[in-house]
Amino acid sequence: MTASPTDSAPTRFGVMGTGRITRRLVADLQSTDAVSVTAIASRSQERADWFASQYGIPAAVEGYQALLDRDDIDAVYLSLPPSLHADWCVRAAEAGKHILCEKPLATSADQANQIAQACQRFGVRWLDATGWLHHRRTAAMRALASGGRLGRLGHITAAVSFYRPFQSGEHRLDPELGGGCLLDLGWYTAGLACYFAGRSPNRVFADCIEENGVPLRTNAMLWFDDDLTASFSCGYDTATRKWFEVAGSDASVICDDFTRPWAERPTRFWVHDANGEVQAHESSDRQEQRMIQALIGQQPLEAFNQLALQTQTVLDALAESARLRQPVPVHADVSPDAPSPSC
Ligand SMILES: NC(=O)C1=CN([C@@H]2O[C@H](COP(=O)(O)OP(=O)(O)OC[C@H]3O[C@@H](n4cnc5c(N)ncnc54)[C@H](OP(=O)(O)O)[C@@H]3O)[C@@H](O)[C@H]2O)C=CC1
Ligand SMILES: O=C1CO[C@H](CO)[C@@H](O)[C@@H]1O
Repeated sequence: MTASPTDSAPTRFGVMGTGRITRRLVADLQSTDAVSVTAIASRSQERADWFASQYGIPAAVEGYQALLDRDDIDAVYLSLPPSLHADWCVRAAEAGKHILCEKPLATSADQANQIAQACQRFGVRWLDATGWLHHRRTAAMRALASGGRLGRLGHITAAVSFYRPFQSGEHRLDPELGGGCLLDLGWYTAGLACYFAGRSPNRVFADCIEENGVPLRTNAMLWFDDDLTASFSCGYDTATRKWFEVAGSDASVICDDFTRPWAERPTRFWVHDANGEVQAHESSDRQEQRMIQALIGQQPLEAFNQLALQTQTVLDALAESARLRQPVPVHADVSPDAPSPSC
């Protein structure tokens, strides 16, 4: 196995894929303390060379396995289409590399569990690249929800959309590559509901409007025990939305940019109470750097890992519900006692 993340030596990352998000995350990796980006892999040597020259990465390799075979890589950042995540994460674990895998972690709960099991077997750390969970306002918002400020929690609602964020050969429109808004954006909204509920729903319903055989818009309903409910809408046919509300008997917490803060604005959220009083909170942070630090540090990642597995299970149930056009139970095999992410 390759070196463990330590406080003393920089963690050397290799990058798989040269797509849209790769550019941003490579910059985030390069601006995180104790991290270096050593190599980038593409299906094409020419593209790897181009990317390496643009981003000052020392090595460019053709093929993802060639990256995993290198001794100068401790960890990988994997930004491939969703249907390729499980296979390459398992191979990365077998090669002893720690893993930062883009969301959605996989395309099914079975695949997600295979990743978790391989990482456990080969003693590597892993995280899904769900940056918002690592922003410090996230923990602050949940502390309000779980600490009684909102009263008894009743309903969580969220909307995440981007208007046709498509390029040529777009994986989001290809069912074989794990396309569709349910996996891509439902990852955020279903994960948010589980995060604030602190548990899995018992039952879900989803309705999808499709294009090219993938969900273009999904509206969903989730039922938890104790009469807590959640609903969300996500899709590629409305303008950018990334908001949620957690509503309790006394007040609500509202955030209008939870997946990634709007650029060049204060990072905010609000508490609205029953008398129309509004408290605004501001807290800026660099969520991707904190996410990377969590992976390369020593802190337990179990809570993040459990939430990812739980989210994937809920997405399986939502997809089944959309297929059957009726509510379905959620077969959660994640321990209800699993800790919740708290950083
Ligand atoms: N965390 C976030 O904020 C965001 C996360 N994402 C996630 O990141 C992942 C990648 O998304 P994005 O960067 O938009 O995707 P892109 O389509 O832009 O890039 C995907 C890359 O994967 C590689 N690849 C390997 N096999 C295939 C294939 N069969 N078809 C297409 N590409 C392939 C390609 O790199 P090469 O040819 O060089 O090998 C390609 O550049 C997704 O899981 C997505 O959900 C996306 C946007 C934001
Ligand atoms: O996670 C994501 C956030 O923004 C994108 C829009 O560009 C999504 O489609 C994407 O996968």
